[in-house]
Amino acid sequence: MALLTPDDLRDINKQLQEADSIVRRVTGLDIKGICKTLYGTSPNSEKIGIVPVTAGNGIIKNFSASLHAITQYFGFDSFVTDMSDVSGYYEAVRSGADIILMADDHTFLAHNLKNGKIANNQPSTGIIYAEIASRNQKTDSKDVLVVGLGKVGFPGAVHLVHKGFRVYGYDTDKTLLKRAVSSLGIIPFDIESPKRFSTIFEATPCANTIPETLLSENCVLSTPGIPCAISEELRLKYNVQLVMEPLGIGTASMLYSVL
Ligand SMILES: NC(=O)C1=CN([C@@H]2O[C@H](COP(=O)(O)OP(=O)(O)OC[C@H]3O[C@@H](n4cnc5c(N)ncnc54)[C@H](O)[C@@H]3O)[C@@H](O)[C@H]2O)C=CC1
Ligand SMILES: N[C@@H](CCCCNC(=O)[C@H]1CCC=N1)C(=O)O
Ligand SMILES: [Mg+2]
Repeated sequence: MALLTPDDLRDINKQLQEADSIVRRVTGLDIKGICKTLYGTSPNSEKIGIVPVTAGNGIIKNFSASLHAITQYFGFDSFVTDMSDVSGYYEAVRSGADIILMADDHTFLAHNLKNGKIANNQPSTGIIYAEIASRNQKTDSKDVLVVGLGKVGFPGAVHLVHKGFRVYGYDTDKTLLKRAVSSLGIIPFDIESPKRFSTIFEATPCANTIPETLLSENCVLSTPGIPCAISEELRLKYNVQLVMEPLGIGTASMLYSVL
């Protein structure tokens, strides 16, 4: 499980604002607008209880504080409990939380206590970054490259297939690539072949996973992956419209999916 570091979360408000303006430029909608069209839901003053969890590798410095900032950025009423774990959960419910946000090293969930809906950060993140990629206004091509078909990438690929895109998929793990080809009918992509894409969705924990041969001028790279899939040099050279943010976009997707 690739865990966030406190450094990934530095200046989370600035990172979120910058990502929001790129999402607006690429899709014509802001992150809230993407969530509304994706799930058909709107906030109705739900109260969010953020519960720190000490399991496994333990508390990640700034993780709860970042969720507090992110939930407020999207207009929710939210609080971080004083206690952690079970006591924190109890405190959140007793303090009137409608939605619980909490994460151990394997699962980051949003649970709406009022309607019973529950969301997992991995599929929620894949779906919203794929949706952003699918709304690339600068192209009318239906071709999209998906690199990384794991817990985040595979649900994103499913979403793109459902939206009628021609999905080219690649993963270094041949078993995962085969699973995606047989279950989704995506096109297995040879990363060495020089096909240029206007729209790329990447979800891997590795750097430099997108070779220069696949980039086109002004192409959209929508990626929750940490570290970034391309170098700063390549981003500038091709004016890549990079949609990348460490926690907030995926969290917004989780929240709107349980409203
Ligand atoms: N920004 C955000 O909001 C979030 C970011 N993440 C990040 O997204 C990334 C993916 O997370 P998961 O899907 O849970 O991981 P995962 O391990 O389930 O999937 C990653 C996939 O990438 C593949 N891969 C690794 N190197 C590759 C390469 N060079 N070329 C092609 N494929 C390659 C692996 O074989 C694997 O199938 C991680 O870096 C994680 O930290 C996860 C959740 C939210
Ligand atoms: N238990 C810790 C939080 C652990 C979160 C681990 N999960 C990740 O880092 C995922 C979430 C989005 C990207 N990676 C705490 O409560 O401080
Ligand atoms: Mg995110």
